[in-house]
Amino acid sequence: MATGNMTLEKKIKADVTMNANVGKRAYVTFLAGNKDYWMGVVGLAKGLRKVKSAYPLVVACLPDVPEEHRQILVAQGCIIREIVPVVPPENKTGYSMAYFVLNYSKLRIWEFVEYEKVMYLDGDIQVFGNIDHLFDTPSGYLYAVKDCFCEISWCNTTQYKIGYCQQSPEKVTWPVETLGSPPPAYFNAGMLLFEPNLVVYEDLLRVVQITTPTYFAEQDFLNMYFRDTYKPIPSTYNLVLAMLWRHPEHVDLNQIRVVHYCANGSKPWKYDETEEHMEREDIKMLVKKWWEIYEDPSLDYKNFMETESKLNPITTAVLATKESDDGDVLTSLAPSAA
Ligand SMILES: O=c1ccn([C@@H]2O[C@H](COP(=O)(O)OP(=O)(O)O)[C@@H](O)[C@H]2O)c(=O)[nH]1
Ligand SMILES: OC[C@H]1O[C@H](O[C@@H]2[C@@H](O)[C@H](O)[C@@H](O)[C@H](O)[C@@H]2O)[C@H](O)[C@@H](O)[C@H]1O
Ligand SMILES: [Mn+2]
Repeated sequence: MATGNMTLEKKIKADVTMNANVGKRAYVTFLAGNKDYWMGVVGLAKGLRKVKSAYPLVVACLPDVPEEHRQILVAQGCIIREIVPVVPPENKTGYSMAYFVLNYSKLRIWEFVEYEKVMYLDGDIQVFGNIDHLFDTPSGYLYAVKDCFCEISWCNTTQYKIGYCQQSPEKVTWPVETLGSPPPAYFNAGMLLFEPNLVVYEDLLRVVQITTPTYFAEQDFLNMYFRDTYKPIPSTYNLVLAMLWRHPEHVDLNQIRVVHYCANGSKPWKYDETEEHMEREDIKMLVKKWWEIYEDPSLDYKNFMETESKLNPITTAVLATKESDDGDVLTSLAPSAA
């Protein structure tokens, strides 16, 4: 699907690629820097294997990811795809976290047109239940889970100041008479399901350079850009941990398939029990579940493939497409007596 303002070469690439990628799907995550997020990616790779995901995990790596970390990820069956950073205009007001500027580089994933559809997952996410079926949702939309506005990280926003959150709009009604219509549905950018597309990609890069950066960096930008094609999906597919204490009435751990360790202190590889809410039994259980997968040698790529290859290839193929029964994986997440 090429458009008038693309060079002939790009038109050919777009048309050829779009035809060659029919049906190709992948999970994609993002890795930057030399800190310990690579551990999150290893955990994610092993978690996806544990739930028999049928699609590969591609890691969009910035150039500053050390070779040692890349080798560890390749050994875990990941596909490394180096990307160039996306540098937004200068942010004069600052980000919620200074490092969020790195996250604009997620925009490069729209160039991954070797895949017809991708599911982006932050490196601090774990998949505890098979979610391959999400790839069968209708094309043409961006699917993501609604975020929560109740944490202190939102303190600079109108929503936070009046106590409004889209997760429970009945608790504090948006004052239409003074503030106009309520904000449109706003997604957390830690989990995104979409179709890469070169035309959209080129436009994203163009628009990001003429958009003033705001508090939640690329998350704000993507919400603005996709406001007309965003389709909310349940927290089942991206449990933002703050939901556990901000909107517990909307969380049933038996239904949760994807956990997003984005609360301060909750990253399992640097879990800090002294941070607020981190002493909760459900948080401790979720961190423990993450480590059980991370430390399970049977889920290491080499061991897993040896075991799988001993199975009849047809069985392996069936297992690869098997969606976990609702009753199996999910109850294992519910804390026994939390
Ligand atoms: O030093 C860093 C910071 C972030 N990330 C990647 O950027 C994502 C978004 O950052 P983070 O998850 O910390 O944001 P949060 O969801 O906690 O707001 C991470 O999950 C990683 O995939 C990274 O690789 N290195
Ligand atoms: O760069 C902006 C980031 O914005 C989001 O994180 C936020 C969001 O979840 C808030 O609701 C929380 O309060 C906050 O702590 C947390 O950092 C995405 O998870 C991350 O991938 C990335 O897009
Ligand atoms: Mn995250």
